Amino acid sequence: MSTTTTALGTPDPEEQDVNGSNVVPIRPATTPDAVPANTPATGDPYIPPTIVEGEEVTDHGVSVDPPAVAEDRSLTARIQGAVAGGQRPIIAPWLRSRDQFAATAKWAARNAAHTTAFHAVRCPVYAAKVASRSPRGAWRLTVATTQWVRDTENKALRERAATEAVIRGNPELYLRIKHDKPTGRLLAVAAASVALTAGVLVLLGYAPWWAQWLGFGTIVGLLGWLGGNPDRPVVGGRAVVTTKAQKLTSDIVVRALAALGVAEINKAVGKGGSGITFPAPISREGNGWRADVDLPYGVTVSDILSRRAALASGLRRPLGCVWPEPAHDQHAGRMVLFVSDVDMSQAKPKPWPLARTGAADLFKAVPFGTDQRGRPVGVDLMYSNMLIGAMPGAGKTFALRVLLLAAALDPTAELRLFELKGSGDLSTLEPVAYHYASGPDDETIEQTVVSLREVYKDLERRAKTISKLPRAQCPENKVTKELAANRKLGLFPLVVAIDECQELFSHPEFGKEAGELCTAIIKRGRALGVILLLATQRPDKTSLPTAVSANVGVRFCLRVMGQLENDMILGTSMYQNGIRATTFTPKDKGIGYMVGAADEPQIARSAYIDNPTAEKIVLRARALREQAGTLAGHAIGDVSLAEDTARANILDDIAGIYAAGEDRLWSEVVAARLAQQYPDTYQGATPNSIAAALKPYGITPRQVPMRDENGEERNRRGYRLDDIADAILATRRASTERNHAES
Ligand SMILES: Nc1ncnc2c1ncn2[C@@H]1O[C@H](COP(=O)(O)OP(=O)(O)OP(=O)(O)O)[C@@H](O)[C@H]1O
Repeated sequence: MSTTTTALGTPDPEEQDVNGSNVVPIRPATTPDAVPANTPATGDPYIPPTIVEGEEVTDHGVSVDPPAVAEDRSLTARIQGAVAGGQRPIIAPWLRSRDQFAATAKWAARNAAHTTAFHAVRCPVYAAKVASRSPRGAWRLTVATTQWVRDTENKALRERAATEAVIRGNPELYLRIKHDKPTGRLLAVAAASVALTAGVLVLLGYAPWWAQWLGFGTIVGLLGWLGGNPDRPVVGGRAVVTTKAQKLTSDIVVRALAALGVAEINKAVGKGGSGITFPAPISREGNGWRADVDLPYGVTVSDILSRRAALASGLRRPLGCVWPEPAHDQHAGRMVLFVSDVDMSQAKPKPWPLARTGAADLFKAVPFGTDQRGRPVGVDLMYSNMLIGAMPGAGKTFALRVLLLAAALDPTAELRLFELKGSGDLSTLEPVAYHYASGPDDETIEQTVVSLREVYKDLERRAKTISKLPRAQCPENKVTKELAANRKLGLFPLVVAIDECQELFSHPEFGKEAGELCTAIIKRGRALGVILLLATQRPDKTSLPTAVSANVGVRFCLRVMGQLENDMILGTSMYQNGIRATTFTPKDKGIGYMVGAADEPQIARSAYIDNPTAEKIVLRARALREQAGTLAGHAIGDVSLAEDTARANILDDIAGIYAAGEDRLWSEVVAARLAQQYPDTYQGATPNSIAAALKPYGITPRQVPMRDENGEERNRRGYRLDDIADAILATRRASTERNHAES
């Protein structure tokens, strides 16, 4: 394999040429002899790159290891070598991807536009410079014409010939030479002068003003050109020298790596070191530069990842532009360094592919966002679960909403959405949600637990359904697209999303149960078509059970403050391996590390979908569901989070437990009487569960004065019969209106 090697002789980077690319074109060296033997350059700060084929090189460019390739240079060995080393793509990657092609073309067009504008603005200066040189041009023209007319070039020759004619005694020749004057030239110049004067007069007398100016400009321009100085060109300044999109060169990369303070790199770039090699030329890719780097022996890409900020400093680029990553199919020391022109947080977000049209299929990866190179990032939600974590305001809810919008656009999927902050961040999805609750209160948390219990119970039913299916229909004992499509089987994708889940897991009453339910759902639900999406801003042990964080498949970590939170979300040792969401800054909204969606951790920026766009997407999703006949639950006005269908009639049930003459009851009495009267439905009911079930009807418990068993009047939370009756009437009215509207 051919390699390009660059080594620094001394640590003084200023002495290197950092503007020109130092990726030397790969040239073949058929035998080791073909390698030029550079002598050690003492005091020379930079040892020029040396190219060797299949050999190790020292900083002197001389092979020291046995020529491994020379031992077996058969075609097979070369092919094997090429396969192992990886072949450079025939067509550059940016030409194969539409997006990257567009980005590169855009960059080129922007560059051209910038250069044009740069020079256009300076046109008056250029014109003045040319005009100021025109007198000198006129003088030069006059001198040159006179010399040509007088044939001064040949004057000396003619005089010598005349002298020789006299010496030889040839008067005829002498006279011919003496009278042989280039009179034709004088006539030609006279004719040209007359024509020029006539042209100028015609121009001044008859031509429109613009032609006069054009003629004048042309004459001045030509004279200015003739009066020019090659050492001082008119167009002097370079249009594109800004550091903003500075060209990435091997020198710059090596200089930055050498400044990281990694001992092995220092050794490699120091005198006698093996240098840092570039297996492919640095190239333009999408909206930035890509450098493939072979780090020195013993240095891994993780070592560089953990020093991203220092690397950015060495490259003199903003942190959000510098993205080192491992080359997935290569050794641990092969790094792909992408240096984008624009900070990732400042780059114009790409539109979400499903924003305007299309449906989603949860059995395929759904579009989530883009990576640092602008390539699409998708997430496979089926057979997986996801944890999103970050500090407040980093973009968790937006990221969660992108996935939920995708799930909404799969009409077979059932959505159970709980947003425990109470800000209504997921309210745009209400029209397609089977269960929806929003709030920071106990009732919302209880509704979440009630829904999770239901999902947990459903796991058993799903498992039984799958186990009864013939092997041929379900060979891997898990839900498939075909099985999910058969509505009768009830194996449709079930998506449960809990935003700000720390409120749930740290709840004194329901936290423990919620943790157990979520752990079970994560472990067993995967194969059964149940997808749990959790988002939290407090990833610690009390707020996120370890069993939950340990079993989640896909993790997305936006900006966090410390190693603990980083590893709690992304997994143990991620921080140590250089996957550090702590390096994100407050302006890196929506940008995070994604682990588990692909083989290697990725940088991803979630698609930016604002509320009005989300509302339009939800309208489309609802229409898809109406067509498929899958609109159910909260989406069609069933606002109850009952554990079974009977509790949909909780208002009627409660109305039935008031004895004659009673107009109010305390909550615990209501719970006890319901459990007694309808044990199948209300077994284990508590004042909180009753409150949660009544909340969707707009009823909340309030202080009601009553006498206790000792006859003493007390104030406790409870319900007045009037409120229950009003709610029953309102529900019936709403139901009648809906029926009318539907018919
Ligand atoms: N992908 C994105 N691109 C650009 N801006 C984004 C992106 N995602 C989020 N933001 C911005 O970040 C802000 C905060 O996002 P979001 O509400 O999702 O944060 P959060 O982490 O859920 O905050 P909290 O924990 O307080 O709820 C949004 O108002 C939005 O303007």
